[in-house]
Amino acid sequence: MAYSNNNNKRTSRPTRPPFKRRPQQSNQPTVEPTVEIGQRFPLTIKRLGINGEGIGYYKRKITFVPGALPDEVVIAEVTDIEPHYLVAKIHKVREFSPDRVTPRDQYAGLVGGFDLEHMDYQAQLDYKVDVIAQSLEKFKPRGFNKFKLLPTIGMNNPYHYRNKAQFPVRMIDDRIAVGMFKIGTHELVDLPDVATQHPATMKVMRGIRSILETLSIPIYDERADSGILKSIIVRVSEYSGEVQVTFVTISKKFPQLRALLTAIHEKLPQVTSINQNINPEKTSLIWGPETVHLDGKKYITEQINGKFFELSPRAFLQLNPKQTARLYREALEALDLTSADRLIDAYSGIGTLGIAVADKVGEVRGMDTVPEAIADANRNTKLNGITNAEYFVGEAEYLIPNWVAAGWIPDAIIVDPPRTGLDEQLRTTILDVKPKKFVYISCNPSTLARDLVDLVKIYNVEYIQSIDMFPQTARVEAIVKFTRKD
Ligand SMILES: C[S@@+](CC[C@H](N)C(=O)[O-])C[C@H]1O[C@@H](n2cnc3c(N)ncnc32)[C@H](O)[C@@H]1O
Repeated sequence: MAYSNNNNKRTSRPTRPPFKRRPQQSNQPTVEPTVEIGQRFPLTIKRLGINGEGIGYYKRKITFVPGALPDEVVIAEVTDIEPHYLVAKIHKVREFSPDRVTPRDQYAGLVGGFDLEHMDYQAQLDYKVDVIAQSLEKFKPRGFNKFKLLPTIGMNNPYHYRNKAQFPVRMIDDRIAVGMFKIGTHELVDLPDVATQHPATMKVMRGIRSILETLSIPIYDERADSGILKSIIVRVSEYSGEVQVTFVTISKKFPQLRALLTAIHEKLPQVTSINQNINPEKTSLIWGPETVHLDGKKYITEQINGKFFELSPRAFLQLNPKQTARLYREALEALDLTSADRLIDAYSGIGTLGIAVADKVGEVRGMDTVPEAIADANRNTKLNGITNAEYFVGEAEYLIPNWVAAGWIPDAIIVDPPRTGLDEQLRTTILDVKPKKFVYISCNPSTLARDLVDLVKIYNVEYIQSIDMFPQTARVEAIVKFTRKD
């Protein structure tokens, strides 16, 4: 494969044309192209898909080419043939995009999480706006043309932002490897450095790997389903510099634990909290159900926009602290709260959004399905001297209708759901309650577009503000500000 033009900086990039509607599909029956695995053909890349892969058409059949950029001409080699699409890899780039840059990570393209590291950063930011536009176009909610899609808020330095590294551990030959799996395989790539990780996470991860080399803790073997240590999770607080480490093991048994803890104390003093999570299942999920505190503090403390948050090992926290502060500021500005407002912080995690504004509103209620997150949220309200906020364990779609039925009517709702978006029951409740102030933080433009079809029945979308929480990846995050129609 040869597709680097060794351009660290693009020279000139033509002004990106605004998002264009794609031509309507014709109803004419199409003749299926005959194609074989390994077949090569030249392909012009038209645009990027939602996973950051290049998209071209081979004899009118949509063809996904990871790593290819719009306007490039590549020699594509077919790797997968599906009824409605083809997947191909780049054999060679014939014509390079001016947006192509050399990725900082040599293994970008080999492991997941670096979908766009080969693309100029401004072009990444433009792409993220295009993805939202494409998703909304597909669902065509009424009023689509009426709202503004604002340029993506990017980072000055779009590297070293990830505050958490969550890496499996395996033996490769006789050496311990800590890193990520090659895309579509169970083959681990040992990662000495990752340009998107906060340097402290990689320093501690590599330090622990070196310590493990001196001990004889059995490393998990996936094929035999044997060994003890499966994964290591390292999280750093941007504010305090404290590092929290969690070892994921197959059972509670942890041979040489004392020696491991002593070595961490000596060699990695920045590690202030050490924990064990037990995951006996043979699964791709990293976390198991039980977490045990092993040593040091139970929590590390993070600060966001002047408020403090104690984080237990499993607590969800956004991965990009600098952009999180910006995301919250933008979202709360869009809500435009007053001191009389009752606010719902739905899908709250550890209560970061609600706690940030509790002193500006009358009352805050929030909820999350993870009990540890809610325990953290309620502890964090006390930590910040807040007395008008309370967090509950449960589903948004169940708790909010219950609160409303009991007479607790919100003036403002902020929702920050996972990729699945809003449950239908919650959309119905929002349509019934019609809160005057409503903001939606979305990490998935497809489910956002689906939810908008319902929500625009009573709301106008004033604007959609895209914000880059994951530079170098295709992941998109956006804040939607609604205003009620009546
Ligand atoms: C994108 S995170 C947002 C967390 C938080 N707002 C923040 O900024 O850190 C989504 C959260 O929704 C929670 N969640 C998932 N399904 C839920 C549901 N049905 N009801 C309430 N919370 C849910 C998850 O546990 C997760 O903490």
